[in-house]
Amino acid sequence: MSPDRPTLTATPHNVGVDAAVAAARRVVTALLHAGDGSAAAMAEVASRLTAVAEHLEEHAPTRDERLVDMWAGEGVTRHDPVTGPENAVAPPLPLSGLPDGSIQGTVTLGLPYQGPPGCVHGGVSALLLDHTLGVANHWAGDSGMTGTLTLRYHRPTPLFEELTVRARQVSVEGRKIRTTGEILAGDAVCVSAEGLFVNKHLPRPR
Ligand SMILES: CCCCCCCCCCCC(=O)SCCNC(=O)CCNC(=O)[C@H](O)C(C)(C)COP(=O)(O)OP(=O)(O)OC[C@H]1O[C@@H](n2cnc3c(N)ncnc32)[C@H](O)[C@@H]1OP(=O)(O)O
Repeated sequence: MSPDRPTLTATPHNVGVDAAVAAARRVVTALLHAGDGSAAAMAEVASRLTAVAEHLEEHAPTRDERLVDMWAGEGVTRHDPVTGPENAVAPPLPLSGLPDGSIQGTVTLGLPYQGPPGCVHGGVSALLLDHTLGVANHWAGDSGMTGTLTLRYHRPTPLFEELTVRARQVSVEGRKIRTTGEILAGDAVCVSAEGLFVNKHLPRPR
């Protein structure tokens, strides 16, 4: 990739905070329906996890310092809730820019993202597409904030199967940016999105 093209997704490291976040994602998944159906000693688990949370909170920088840090270095790509290797809420979905100007990534979603039985929650699909359309704008060079995001849910989006999430910028007219994208399972489009973004950028915290 050309060195002047933007980084779309921070590279996860298997050490330090990234490794801890990967473990946290496993914990979130393992906790789902782990109560009555598990032989684990949940009181003991709760006590150990509370100790971990207290240790982290005790040693964390202030919220304001963290907000500033999130916009330095690799920027929000380490922290965003879709691709961020430091964000345990992110599935994560790594995104790559393609020579044709589009971007795409693959992800397999598990139990924490369930909506209908065995299927991805529609709001989770909206999150993935809002972000991916936004990053497609960044890749194309003109970006902004989501004004309107229109989704069509064509068929249920399966859990536990590799999904492709892709997007491309369609047009830029003044401050208005039109962008489209899809989530596919195999060749089948499960969700399609049309976004109207408005070129506006909030100031970074400093
Ligand atoms: C590597 C990774 C990097 C980083 C990549 C990160 C990717 C992250 C992607 C996540 C994206 C998000 O979730 S962003 C977060 C969600 N979005 C928001 O919170 C936005 C909240 N809304 C706003 O701040 C505002 O309403 C705006 C910015 C949308 C528009 O306000 P404005 O700036 O005052 O614009 P305004 O002058 O009124 O309008 C300009 C033109 O846009 C049209 N317009 C205005 N609002 C809308 C609208 N909602 N839907 C349609 N069209 C609209 C107007 O009719 C007008 O058209 P005309 O008269 O000129 O024809």
